[in-house]
Amino acid sequence: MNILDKITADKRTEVALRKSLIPISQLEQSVLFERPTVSLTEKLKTSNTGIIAEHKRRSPSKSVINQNLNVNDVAKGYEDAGVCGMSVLTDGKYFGGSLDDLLLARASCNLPLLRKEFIIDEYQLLEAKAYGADVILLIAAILTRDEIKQFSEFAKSLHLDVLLEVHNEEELNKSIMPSLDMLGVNNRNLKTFDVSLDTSKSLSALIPDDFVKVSESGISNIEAIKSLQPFGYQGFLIGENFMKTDNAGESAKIFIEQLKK
Ligand SMILES: O=P(O)(O)OC[C@@H](O)[C@@H](O)c1c[nH]c2ccccc12
Repeated sequence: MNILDKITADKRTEVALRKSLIPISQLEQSVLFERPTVSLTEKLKTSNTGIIAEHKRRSPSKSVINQNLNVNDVAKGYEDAGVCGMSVLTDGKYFGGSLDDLLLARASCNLPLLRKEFIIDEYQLLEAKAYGADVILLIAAILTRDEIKQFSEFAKSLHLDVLLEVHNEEELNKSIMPSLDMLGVNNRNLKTFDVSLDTSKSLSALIPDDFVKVSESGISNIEAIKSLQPFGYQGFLIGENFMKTDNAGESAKIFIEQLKK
């Protein structure tokens, strides 16, 4: 079993337990359920930097990245730095995150927030909304076309933006549909952890222009962004490069200042 299958199998067990613990009616009572969401897609369209900065403590590929930062400070720091949006890993077992991280980020900033999660059930979209997200991630590698359609349409009904993530042509062809807002190309293969920006470059021409293109993972310098922009990318998802430092917000700030020059 590859790691992605393992994560997905564990996620099914986890979601079944969560459902038994907190009924949907309770999620819908969250005050955040009434909150007007902010569109990351629209922000990226008009931004000249396009940085989406991530909160990530650890990952299966790198184990520990940074366990010492506090999510409130990171969210405020990213907002001060002028990022377009923040991604918050909510998976506990493999990434050391939680829905409480999302809630604390929501309490600390007004940025559009992406719930970075392995979504396999509509229930997780209601959780995303109840804990303050504006955007959800759907990973083509773990979903059928019918599931992508069902989950993205349900997300839209909750006024959440949808970022669909692909890693190859087959996943892309399976996924294109009008209920998606952004197409993300993950430069990291989630099955082998190999990283190459060429993945974004080679898939870009196959992504229809009606979607905002986002390049994800392995971006560690300004040159990488400059090399991706000519391929039509307007969003850049960066985690480790900021999170591995003592002050993620400050690192993002310096990065964005350099990018603007
Ligand atoms: O830390 P990096 O290499 O900058 O990557 C960030 C982000 O792209 C990565 O965390 C990610 C992209 N897609 C995912 C899906 C699940 C978990 C994590 C991810």
